[in-house]
Amino acid sequence: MVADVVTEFIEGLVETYPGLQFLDGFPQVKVVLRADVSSATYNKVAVISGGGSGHEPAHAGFVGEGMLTAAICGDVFASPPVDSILAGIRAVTGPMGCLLIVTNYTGDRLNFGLAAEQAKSEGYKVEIVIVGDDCALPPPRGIAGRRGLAGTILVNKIAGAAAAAGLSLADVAAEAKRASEMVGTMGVALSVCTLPGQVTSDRLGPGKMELGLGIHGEPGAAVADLQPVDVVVSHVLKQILSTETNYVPITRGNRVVLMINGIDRKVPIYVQEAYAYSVMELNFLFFMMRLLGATPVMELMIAAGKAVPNLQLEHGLAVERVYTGSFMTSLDMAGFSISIMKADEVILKHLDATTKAPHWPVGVDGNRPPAKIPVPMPPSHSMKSDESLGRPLQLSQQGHVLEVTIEAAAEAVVNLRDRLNEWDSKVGDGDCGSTMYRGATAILEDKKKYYPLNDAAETVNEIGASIRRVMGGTSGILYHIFCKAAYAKLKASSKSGITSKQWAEALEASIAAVSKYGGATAGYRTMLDALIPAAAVLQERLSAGIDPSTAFILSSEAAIAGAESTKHMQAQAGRSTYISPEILASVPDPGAMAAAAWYRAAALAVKDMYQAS
Ligand SMILES: Nc1ncnc2c1ncn2[C@@H]1O[C@H](COP(=O)(O)OP(=O)(O)OP(=O)(O)O)[C@@H](O)[C@H]1O
Repeated sequence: MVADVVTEFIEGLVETYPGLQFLDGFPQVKVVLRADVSSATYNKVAVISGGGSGHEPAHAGFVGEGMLTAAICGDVFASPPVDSILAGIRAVTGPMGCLLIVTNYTGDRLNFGLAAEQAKSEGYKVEIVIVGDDCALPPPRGIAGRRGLAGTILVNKIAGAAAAAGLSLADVAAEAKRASEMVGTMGVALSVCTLPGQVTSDRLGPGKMELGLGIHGEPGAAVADLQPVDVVVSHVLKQILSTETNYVPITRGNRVVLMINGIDRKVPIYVQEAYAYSVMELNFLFFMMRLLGATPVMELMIAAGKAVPNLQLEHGLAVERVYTGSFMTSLDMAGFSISIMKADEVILKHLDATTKAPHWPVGVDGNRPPAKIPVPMPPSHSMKSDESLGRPLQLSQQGHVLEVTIEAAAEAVVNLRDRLNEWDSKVGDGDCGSTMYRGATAILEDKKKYYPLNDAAETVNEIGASIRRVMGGTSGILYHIFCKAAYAKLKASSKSGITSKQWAEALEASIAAVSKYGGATAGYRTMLDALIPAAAVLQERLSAGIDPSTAFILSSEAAIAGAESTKHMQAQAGRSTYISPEILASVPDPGAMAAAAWYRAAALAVKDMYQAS
């Protein structure tokens, strides 16, 4: 039921966090409070905030020791009624009094204001601080004033920490008021939010974003074409710090804290529109629209990563803390807001103070270095000295054959990238070609500098190293295992030259290792269905005394046939196991096709070389 969403949210919240409780009087009175606080015994200033629901985790998720003592929840986007606010005040306010922190909306101001007057007449000490941090609209704002946005959460934290430190009501209120005057916020939206049970507005068309939005679905200050994320972030920061509006008293050389607030809890996927833009540029569309598996946290972190250097370099500010996450949301509206607060030691101390409020971020406290310098990669113990690695000046005949073979095999994989991806998009996650391509291009590159081609065992080991470095994915680790096993086998052979029998044994050792670690064997619809028949034919033909390059060719034909036969196999390994038999029958296993392709190309290259000589 639409009417029950807030009640049900609160029920889930208090079930999740043992430190939270709700007031009896539910469902009319929707007050979340600290389970350990009672007005009869509470000896600190109570800090209460609240407002309409639909902005979760604000405000109920910020109730906890060190932050809010209680949160008063209205219905979705509707200010809570006076009686609920009063009930909350009476439940948690002891002799030290209470501070009400109110986001600046007419309804909230009136309801909280009236509740405060009533509470005072009942003998409670009450102060109110109104937060209006919106920087999107130019002054004057008439009697409505500036909207209260995510900056309120920072004010809540500062007031909560001041109260927890035992300050008087006047001092807690003064700190909260000062903080509210130091913070500015502006939001950007890509979609309009939907009220539960209502139809989504189509105000914002595709390819558009809204600048300077509110958090209740009201139109923003301007609609603009989508822009790359750094352009959007830069625009928003300029607007907040504008010397024309002069909304925040922040000037060059100041210290600030930054909040990147995710406005959305769930985001629509506009993949078709998204493809009209350049994905490679990591444009705004890409990061807001969940393409390529981006997640809300990923998007917000991307915005944070752009905002910090911009504040440092463009605005000359020292960024002391960065809070990135979902703090004050707006149902399903897609977007984010940026808040900047001028910071000093007192504000930082309060922001850093510990709290049990479940949605206040952990791990943000403490001084940040002005710039992050990456930790150097620790050297691997098995790393060889540079002299033992490297392309020899002169290639032996076998070194030359090896080079040409590696080149042919890698190029076959490069050429097959798109088809592999196409097959994998039907039976896997669509990246088999890209994964294999990464490995193949790294091999082609590394071969020029690092492969000691006259030493076949070490070269195979280096191929494994190239793969390990870049490939990833299931096939990456399996090919790394494949190379390691071949290396171990070949290393036991003579350095000067490897016989075809030794190559065949190395192939068998590799297959055994892949099978051992991956758990698959013949008929599982994997790369092994190309490699196992290939190895069998190679052994058989060599034992029959046939010329090695012909044996290799015949074996590669078995690889191709094996790979193609995977079309008729049920998958027993990898992602394909989740795919229906009808879809599986429409394409071969991409990993098997990739294995057959490089193997076949290698065989043809060897044959050409021996025919030519
Ligand atoms: N257990 C296994 N043993 C051998 N080969 C396997 C096994 N599981 C999967 N494969 C092969 O790996 C190929 C898929 O490789 P790919 O790198 O695309 O893996 P993935 O499942 O997409 O994994 P990731 O999500 O890690 O990228 C399959 O087509 C199959 O040939």
